[in-house]
Amino acid sequence: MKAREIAYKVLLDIEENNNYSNTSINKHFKKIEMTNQDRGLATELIYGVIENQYYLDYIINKLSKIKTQKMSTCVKILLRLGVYQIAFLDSISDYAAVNETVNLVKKYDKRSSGFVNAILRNIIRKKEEILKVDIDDNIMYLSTKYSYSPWMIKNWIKNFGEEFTKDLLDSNNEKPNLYLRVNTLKINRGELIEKLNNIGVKAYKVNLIEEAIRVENFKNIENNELFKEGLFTVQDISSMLVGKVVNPKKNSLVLDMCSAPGGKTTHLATLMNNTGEVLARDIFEHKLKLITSTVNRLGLKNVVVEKFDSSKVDEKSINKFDYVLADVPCSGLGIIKRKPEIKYKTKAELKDLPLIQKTILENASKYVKKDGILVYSTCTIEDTENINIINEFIKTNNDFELVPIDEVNVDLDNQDKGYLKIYPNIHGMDGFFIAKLRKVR
Ligand SMILES: C[S@@+](CC[C@H](N)C(=O)[O-])C[C@H]1O[C@@H](n2cnc3c(N)ncnc32)[C@H](O)[C@@H]1O
Repeated sequence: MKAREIAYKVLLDIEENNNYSNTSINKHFKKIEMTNQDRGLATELIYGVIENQYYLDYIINKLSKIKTQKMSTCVKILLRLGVYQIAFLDSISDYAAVNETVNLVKKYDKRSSGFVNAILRNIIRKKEEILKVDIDDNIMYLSTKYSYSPWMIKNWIKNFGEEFTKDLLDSNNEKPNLYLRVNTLKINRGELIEKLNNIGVKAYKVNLIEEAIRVENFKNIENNELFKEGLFTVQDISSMLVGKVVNPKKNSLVLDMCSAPGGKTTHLATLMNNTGEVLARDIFEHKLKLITSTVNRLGLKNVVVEKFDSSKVDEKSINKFDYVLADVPCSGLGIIKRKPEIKYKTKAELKDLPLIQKTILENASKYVKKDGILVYSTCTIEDTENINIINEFIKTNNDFELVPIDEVNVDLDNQDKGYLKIYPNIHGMDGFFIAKLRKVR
């Protein structure tokens, strides 16, 4: 199967089953034999279409009497794929984009091929004019041009100003970097870089984090021998910062309240050099398997995995742990580059999150020993899920204090105050919030 057809199948799965792009890509790519070139193009098409969905629909609706909301899913997705190639991919000729799309329509919905052909040909006839966004209202203009729910743009302009918002939108459109965390139990960073170079993967040290490597052109990672040997795991540097901020001493007792798929759990367990114990909890049974599989692959012996709803109080865990991590469920507005579908979330979908976050943080605080450390983190840039939660927590819990973060140098404005606010456009990594508290009495 060729790249465009695979992209179509994945996009159909995402649209019909509400799956996340990365989950659906993994599921489909595992099943199908394909060349690295097809894999690359299919990935580009899938992410490109999701990232630009509002814009692509706006262009299609300029020309089509039947609006995208009324089209069959099949035709809508194939049109989006065709328009995306015409508007964004210089490496593909317009005619190839039209012909390949029409061939797929003939296969999946034969009677619509004339309709799709006419729309795509109309676009290429007056390309420059048709691909422009002609909307006067600034919010709607940005929402269409960059493809975001209008409320998000409005909210960011209110919180950060227009210049910052445009900068953030541009930054979210860039391709995300790919980072590996070295499994220091098995190999050191220099040796792993050499092994990666030997198999043709470009690999570079990341100054900020001693166990981090940035890689380029690394495809089909899960089938790679170095991966199977457990020499590394894939993790963004913002996420690695959380482990660094927790910074557990050897032989400690650590609780990770929301731990699947286990990126931070396995980092914490590695930082303790296979001593002590990390109790890794998550509410979803099926996600626990992901943690166990990474724990085994990395050769960790100090992780216990347990299904538990962290919004409930566990009497047995009170005052028991040296370190507690609450990496709470959040809106994900800091990782849009990796999960572009987050751009289309409604305000209503996200409104209950601060309450869940507060509850999990309150519970987390109960499990920390005196002088123990509590770390709260999210992958969002919204103050309502971040610093506001921490400020409210401190007001009502005078046994906790924010402690200066000196394990990393990344947000010099805030880290002395005990938290990190990381923005993709400022720090060049996933947007995160990390706060570090100590139980002082
Ligand atoms: C941000 S993710 C955690 C990422 C993870 N710490 C890592 O580094 O790989 C949040 C996790 O919280 C879990 N979750 C949501 N509600 C929960 C609850 N009430 N109790 C425990 N886990 C929960 C989700 O299943 C999800 O895996």
